[in-house]
Amino acid sequence: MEIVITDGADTSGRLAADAIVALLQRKPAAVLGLATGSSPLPIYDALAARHSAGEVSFAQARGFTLDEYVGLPADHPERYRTVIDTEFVSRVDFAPDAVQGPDGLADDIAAACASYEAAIAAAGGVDLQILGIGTDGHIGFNEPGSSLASRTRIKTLTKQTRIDNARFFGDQVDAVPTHCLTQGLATIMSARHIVLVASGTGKAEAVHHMAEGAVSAMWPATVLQHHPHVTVLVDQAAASRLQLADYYRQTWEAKPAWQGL
Ligand SMILES: N[C@@H]1[C@@H](O)[C@H](O)[C@@H](COP(=O)(O)O)O[C@@H]1O
Repeated sequence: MEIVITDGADTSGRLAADAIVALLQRKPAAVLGLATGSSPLPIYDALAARHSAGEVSFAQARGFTLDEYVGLPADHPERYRTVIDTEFVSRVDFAPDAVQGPDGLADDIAAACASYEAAIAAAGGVDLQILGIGTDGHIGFNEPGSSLASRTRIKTLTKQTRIDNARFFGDQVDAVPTHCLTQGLATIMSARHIVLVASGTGKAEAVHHMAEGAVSAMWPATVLQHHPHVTVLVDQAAASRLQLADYYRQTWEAKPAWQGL
């Protein structure tokens, strides 16, 4: 796991965007794993800017989103499928239907989850997965207690996550759905490169556990310690609980720029 401590979320977003642009340059039909939440927004802003500048095209690329609320109507602005369209997909040149998400309105949830796994596999798997992290260490919506071997499935959201996400629902915790569909931890682990972004002191404890704690379902992001290519981009506040922060800084400063993430 490579930990990069940056001077802020915009720098983290730019570095992640650099890695995605480089990927698309060597593999124009790359498969991207897309995450919602506020943390990835600087990545999408940087990619949209680079697309506008003619530096990158998504015309042959594919995308798979991480998760979705169960039961939000198709026209609900907080439906993750709508959010990712608004924040990213509509700002670049993906082909129609090139981006898919789990179907939170499916009658047969188990079948929808199985077909989502099959679609990711049929696309050749995810080349680069963007991730945020919840304050309780969840990735996607894999809440504490999630199986480290889990695949896409329905999950019950914790009270903490519903409180954290109430800001997107007019600060009404009861308006936040109780269930979600999420790629499992094993699904996420199947991606070839994982880029996780976090900022703010609220994420510091989760970031510390993820990078330096014991692997445990209680901190689901710790499963990433088993992945061979994870890049973690954190601002100073999110890095404030890292025991080896000085080592990470020295390692990054000594790394030749040409190596990329
Ligand atoms: N399902 C999403 C996660 O994918 C995201 O990482 C997390 C943190 O969100 P934020 O980046 O807004 O702090 O929120 C939600 O729970």
